[in-house]
Amino acid sequence: MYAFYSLLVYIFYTVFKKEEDTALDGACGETTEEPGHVSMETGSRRKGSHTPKLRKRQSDRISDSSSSSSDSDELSLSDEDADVDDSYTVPAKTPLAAFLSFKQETEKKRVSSVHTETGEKVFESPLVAVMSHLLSFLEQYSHLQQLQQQAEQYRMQLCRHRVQHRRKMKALRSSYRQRLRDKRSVIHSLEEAIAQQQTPSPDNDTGSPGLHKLVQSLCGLQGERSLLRGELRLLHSQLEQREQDRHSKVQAFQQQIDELKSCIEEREEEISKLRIASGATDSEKRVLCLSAENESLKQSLSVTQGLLQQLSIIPSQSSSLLIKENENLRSRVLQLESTLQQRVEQLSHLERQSEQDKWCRGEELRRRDERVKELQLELDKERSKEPIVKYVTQTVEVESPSTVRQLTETRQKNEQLKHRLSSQKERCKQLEEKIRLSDEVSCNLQHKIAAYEREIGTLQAELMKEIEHLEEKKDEAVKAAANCSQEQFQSLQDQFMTLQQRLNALPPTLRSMKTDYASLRSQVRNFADFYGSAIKEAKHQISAAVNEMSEANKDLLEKYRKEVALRRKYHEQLVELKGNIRVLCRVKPVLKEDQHDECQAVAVTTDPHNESALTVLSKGKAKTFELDKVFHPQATQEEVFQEIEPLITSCIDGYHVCIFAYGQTGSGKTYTMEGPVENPGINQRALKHLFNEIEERKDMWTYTVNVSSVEIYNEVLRDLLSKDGEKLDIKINPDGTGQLHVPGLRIKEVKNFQHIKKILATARRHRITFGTQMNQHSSRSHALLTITVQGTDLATGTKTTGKLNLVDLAGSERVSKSGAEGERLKEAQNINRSLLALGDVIQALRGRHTYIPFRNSRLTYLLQDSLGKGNKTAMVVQISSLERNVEETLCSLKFAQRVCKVELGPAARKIESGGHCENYS
Ligand SMILES: Nc1ncnc2c1ncn2[C@@H]1O[C@H](COP(=O)(O)OP(=O)(O)OP(=O)(O)O)[C@@H](O)[C@H]1O
Repeated sequence: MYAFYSLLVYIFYTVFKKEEDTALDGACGETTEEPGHVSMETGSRRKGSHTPKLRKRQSDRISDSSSSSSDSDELSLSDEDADVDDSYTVPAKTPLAAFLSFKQETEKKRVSSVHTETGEKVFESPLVAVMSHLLSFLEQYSHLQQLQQQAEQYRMQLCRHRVQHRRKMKALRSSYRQRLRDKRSVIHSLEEAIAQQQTPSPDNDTGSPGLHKLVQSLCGLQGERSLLRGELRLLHSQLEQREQDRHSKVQAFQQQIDELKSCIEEREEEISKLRIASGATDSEKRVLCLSAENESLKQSLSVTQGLLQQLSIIPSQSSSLLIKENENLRSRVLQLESTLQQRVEQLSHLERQSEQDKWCRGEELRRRDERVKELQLELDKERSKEPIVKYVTQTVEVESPSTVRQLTETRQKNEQLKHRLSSQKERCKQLEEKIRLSDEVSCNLQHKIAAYEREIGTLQAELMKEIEHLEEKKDEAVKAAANCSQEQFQSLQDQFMTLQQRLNALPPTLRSMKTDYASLRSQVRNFADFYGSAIKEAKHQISAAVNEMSEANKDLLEKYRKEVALRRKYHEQLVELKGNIRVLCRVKPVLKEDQHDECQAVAVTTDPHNESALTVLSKGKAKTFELDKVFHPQATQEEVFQEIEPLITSCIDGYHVCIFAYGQTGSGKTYTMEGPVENPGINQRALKHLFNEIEERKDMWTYTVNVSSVEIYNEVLRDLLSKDGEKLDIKINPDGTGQLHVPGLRIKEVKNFQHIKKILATARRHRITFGTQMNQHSSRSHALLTITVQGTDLATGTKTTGKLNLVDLAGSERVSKSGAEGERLKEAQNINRSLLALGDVIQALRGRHTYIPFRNSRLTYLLQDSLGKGNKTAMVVQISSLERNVEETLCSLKFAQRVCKVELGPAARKIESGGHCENYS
């Protein structure tokens, strides 16, 4: 029996060991040994060899997991750990347990059969009790193993969760970092844009409120970002702290499990000792001991179970905590993401705003550009005035205030001199008047003397004849006396006496005549002396005055001359600045023939203090017109010419000049341009001035003056210097200069002023005029006198070509008013049409149109190269001051004002040097 139990115990140990190995291998891998296989090795040795191995494996796993947990960045889980099955299965009954239960059952049956056979009361055998104890112990042990496996699985799960959580955290962190980087780059670019916007520029001085807001929100965003970062760092540290706590707890549990295991091993050793040392008789005691120990083991097992349960709960709690934390973190991350999303939306909104701002600024900039362009244009205009301003400034700077003072003094002195000159002139005039009177007296006296002399001569002749006759008669009488009677002698004596008386009667007259003659002669002689002395005295006075002036005020005169020259220069520049188109207005005086008219009321008034304004009273309203110069009705031809003179000079310098008279029919255009023979107008005076200038420059320049004259009558061009009056045409010059040219037109070279007078007279003769209701000698055509002045600089050979067009336009008229019919009507219509074309050209020039309709009429076509840009133009608007012509006057003045606004730009000088023709401004 003992041998049987010993064998049983041995088998039990062997199988138990096998089971244990199988169970351990089942935890680590698959077992290859079959159940029931019995090894001959001793149980103690085997136990000692396998327990450290198990411990080592477990500690390795823990250390692996801890090492892996310590490495947060390089976190990874082995495949083996990752593939651990989560499902927990209750292990099947072990072969040892099956064997024991089988043996127990067999033993029970055997004992019951023995007792049934003997009839004794059935007692439970000790073997069965031991077996049942062993079975229960085995169950508990397997349960413990299951619990260990569970704990291991939980640990694995925990590791996996942790790894997954770290992976997620890592991914989140990297994505968050990426977003942060993106935002940072966006912020950086925005900051750059803001810095660019904030750079001091005249346009961005004030900055936009949108941009300011953008900057503020970006700052807020950056603050929030740093706050979020701080929070994230805090969370991270909390997580690490918890991880460390969990790790220390796991380690503590592991220690407890190890302690329990070592306890179990000790108990096993004791059981084996008991099994070996105790006999069958002590088995009961031993069983009791064992049961007591078993109880204690149970208690410890229950404690262990509790601990294990705790252990199983704690990981789950920690994992749930972690999950919660994870969720919290996730929600936090979501919150952060939503905040970021909001910020991104805000940013995009701000970006849109900034885009709008940019667009607005672009618009603003575009508007400013346009304004700058306009200003640039104005500036360009102003710059063209710069040289003069510079010159004036320089002059003023150089001459300084003292010079200005000197200048004012000079002016005053000049005024005094002028005054003295005028008084001298007055005196000269008086003297001249006296001389003229003396001349007249002497002339009369001479006439008288001559008459007396003639009378004396005839009387003397008569006397001589009478004396001769008497002498003859006397001789005859003497002869007769000698031959005739006394009576005859007496009668003859009587006759002689009467003759003697008559002869005696003659001397008083003769004597008075002689005395008269003598006194007259003496008077004449004396007058000549008086006259000579008076002239001498006057001359002496004048020369004394001139000497006095020249000696005392030589420098003043010099300055005066300089000032005059400067004024002329400024005047020229002023003319250029005014756009080289000047509008002058001449008011026709009310003539004697007009005074008989019923409607002789005057509607035009000039201002003596303002030379450029005049007022027209129409329908009870006064309208004031501002022009360059207004000549009052009493203005002389010379005064008008004085205004034109600088233009004539510039023609000699090589400019194209056009002077034309415009106005209502009968308003005085021909009077102003041609003028009567005794009081010539602009044409003659201009040519006289031209030749005077040429004469003055003859040492430095040679000039050739060519003249041509045409008229445009009913849109037909006629040569006024040709008797034939053949029709002419306007063509482009074939010389390639692009200039206009009239083939067949007579061009006469003029040598001196006398020559031109004849030419002008010829042209005047050939011009078509008719009497109309408005004008007795109305010019029915436009007359053009063209003077070309070609100059050559004797020193340099430079050539200039100036052109002067003097135009007397036909008068505009209201057909209804002028009562034109038939041929006159046609003329009037043609005149009005061509004047309209001139108006269109002026309008186009004023509006700076690219196309100027020069070709719309013969007049404008012919004037093309003198009316366009770079030329100098002066228009004399002739107006009538009478009330009945007020409408025509208003029309003419409105046209004049339009012309005033035309800008021809700076005039260009036509200079040819070295075979090249150039235009110089
Ligand atoms: N300023 C003036 N002083 C004196 N007489 C003048 C003046 N202006 C014009 N007249 C006289 O007025 C008359 C008409 O002048 P004129 O022929 O010059 O007019 P017009 O404008 O040329 O007319 P039309 O266009 O019909 O030819 C002439 O007899 C002229 O002598």
